[in-house]
Amino acid sequence: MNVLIADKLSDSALTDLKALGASIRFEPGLTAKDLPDAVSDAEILIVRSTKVSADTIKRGENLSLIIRAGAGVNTIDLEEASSRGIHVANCPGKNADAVAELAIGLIIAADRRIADGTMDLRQGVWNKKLYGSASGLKGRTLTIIGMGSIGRATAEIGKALGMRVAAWSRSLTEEKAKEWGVVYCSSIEKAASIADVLSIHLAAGKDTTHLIGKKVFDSMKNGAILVNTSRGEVVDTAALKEAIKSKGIKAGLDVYENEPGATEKDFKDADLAAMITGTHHIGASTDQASEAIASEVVRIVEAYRDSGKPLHQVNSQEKSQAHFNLVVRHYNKVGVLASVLGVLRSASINIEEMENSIFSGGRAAVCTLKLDDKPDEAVMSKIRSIENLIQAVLK
Ligand SMILES: NC(=O)C1=CN([C@@H]2O[C@H](COP(=O)(O)OP(=O)(O)OC[C@H]3O[C@@H](n4cnc5c(N)ncnc54)[C@H](O)[C@@H]3O)[C@@H](O)[C@H]2O)C=CC1
Ligand SMILES: O=C(O)CCC(=O)C(=O)O
Repeated sequence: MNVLIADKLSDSALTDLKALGASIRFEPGLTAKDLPDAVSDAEILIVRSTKVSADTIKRGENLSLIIRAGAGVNTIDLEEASSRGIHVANCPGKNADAVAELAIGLIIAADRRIADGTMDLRQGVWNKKLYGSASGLKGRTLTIIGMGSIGRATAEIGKALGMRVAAWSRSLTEEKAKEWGVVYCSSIEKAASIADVLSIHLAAGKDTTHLIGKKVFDSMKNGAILVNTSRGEVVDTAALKEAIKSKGIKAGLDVYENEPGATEKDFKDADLAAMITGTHHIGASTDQASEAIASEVVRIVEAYRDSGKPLHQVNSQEKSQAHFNLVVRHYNKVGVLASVLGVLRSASINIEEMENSIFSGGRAAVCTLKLDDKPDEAVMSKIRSIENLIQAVLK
């Protein structure tokens, strides 16, 4: 198992991956631009925020699994991966507490203007009058948009601070809201209109791009707080700037539209920086989250080694468990599997179990066959030469 790790990952994960028999290339300095040239030998690619483009996936001749050592998979070209039968997996919920902690930190920092006050102190300026007014959180309404792992974790801390918590989420029902102890909101605008603090926790995608825009800001109370720790693209930055100017919205942001990559140094939107309390996409960057993510990455690789299928696959048509042995990635065409079975039959190898699963888009599939005997190199090479076959690996 050749594994390329193209972002920071804890030492313990490197040790554990080696113990699983993986041969590791650890190159945390690689950028999205470097990846296409770096990926050719890798069977498994592990990334954090580094973008995995269609070009990287096309150039990864041996690639069969991409692991997002985190939650959001908008940085990976899922369509290209799916069309080539490459698994993409993530680590759901493993950094949720860390991000929720930062969301609450940004809320308090925006309310108390902690960053501005610190900057003044550093300049030798004392201004109790300017910084001595804040709304406070107890009894105020915290509205969560997106009750996934992070949204729910943020809601719990909000409750512990004595806040009234409300929520909008696409599949939230009144019953579920009751069970979670939050006020049910039937639309984002309604949710925004009752919020003293609006905290955004949506996955990025074409349906959520700029979902938090002018209409939402128009619905918010003057002087309310907007916190975004999800993805920059979910919030319309131009509309946010306008709302900051026109109605005194206070913003705490960890993520930005077109934000720099992890190894870049320039933040270009100085206008925005001057208006907000901001952090550098560090929601998941705590030791606790890094350790939880790292051990989940190891678990994913181990499951993949043992069964040919990773945990938490995000690009499968349907989620299912599978077993090891001969793993065949193929285009979804008539006759490919029949030819594989034919080769196995002529080698007198019996198939005890077989599972074929199709990738989203319907162009590629992966078939795992449990065999009663090991195919030798001649048999494997016959299988690999079958038309419309992408890859055949013996596990
Ligand atoms: N600032 C940071 O360092 C971090 C940021 N994140 C971001 O936070 C996001 C949320 O993370 P989790 O809560 O762990 O993920 P999750 O998968 O548990 O929750 C995602 C939420 O987005 C909603 N959603 C997804 N697609 C939607 C659509 N088309 N329309 C409306 N709602 C939609 C889901 O219903 C769910 O409420 C991630 O996708 C990621 O982009 C995640 C971890 C760290
Ligand atoms: O790994 C990181 O630092 C970013 C985490 C993140 O944004 C995610 O998990 O979606």
